[in-house]
Amino acid sequence: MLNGNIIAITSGKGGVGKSTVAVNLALSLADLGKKVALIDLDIYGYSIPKILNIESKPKTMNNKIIPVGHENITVMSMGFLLKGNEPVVWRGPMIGKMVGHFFDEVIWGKQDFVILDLPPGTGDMALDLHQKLPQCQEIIVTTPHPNAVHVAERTGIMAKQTNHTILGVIENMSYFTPDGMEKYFIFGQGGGKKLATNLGTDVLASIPLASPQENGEPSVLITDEPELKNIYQSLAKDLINKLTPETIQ
Ligand SMILES: Nc1ncnc2c1ncn2[C@@H]1O[C@H](COP(=O)(O)OP(=O)(O)OP(=O)(O)O)[C@@H](O)[C@H]1O
Repeated sequence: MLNGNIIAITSGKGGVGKSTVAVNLALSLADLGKKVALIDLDIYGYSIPKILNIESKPKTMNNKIIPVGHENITVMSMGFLLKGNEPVVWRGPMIGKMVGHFFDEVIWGKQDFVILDLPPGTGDMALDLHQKLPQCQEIIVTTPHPNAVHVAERTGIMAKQTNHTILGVIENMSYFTPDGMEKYFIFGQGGGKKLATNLGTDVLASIPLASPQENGEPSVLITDEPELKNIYQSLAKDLINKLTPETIQ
């Protein structure tokens, strides 16, 4: 059974950095000494094993699944249960069943925080989650781009309609600072703030666009970027302070 503060990382559109935020937040909370589980619920679009470069697979004990330990967090993903880069070709009800297994058939142990990486949007999974985990709280990730903000607002409205608390908004890809130069607001400015205001919540963090490394991939993990690490550490501290022991489920 899941326990601890359960926080779903959601977004309206895909590609805004939801999984990246989920991973970095989980690692940062763990760096602060918290016990953290990270569950990749993006069943069709799972990406956490790749982001964290995890090759190991979960083991089983007495018909229960033992999640994968990585650095100082515990991780579960659909990607662990498939060979290679197989697609998941299931209809909605099967997805609901799998999510149930992730919650009930995995030996989670005692956790302080459970970070859920949801698929983007307001589909079956989001609805399922509202029913299965009414105590779950949400963080909505958007870029500052007006289209991303517009779609993210619907995710927030759904959270409210189903009585999930919105902890706040994270604006990802907020700006880019070329070496020694000023900030450029590539996707516009103020999108995260607008979303937060419309939903009656706050912007918890604004995260810059990372520069590409030599291999062309942006360096998006706190383990590689000190500036990013500072931003996420302060976000993790704020969340720990906000979610006082009284609210720990
Ligand atoms: N701040 C950032 N700077 C640069 N690149 C980023 C940043 N955040 C995320 N990315 C990159 O953007 C891409 C999409 O990120 P990610 O997979 O986290 O998005 P997502 O919202 O979870 O997408 P989906 O829901 O479609 O899986 C990845 O290649 C990731 O490395």
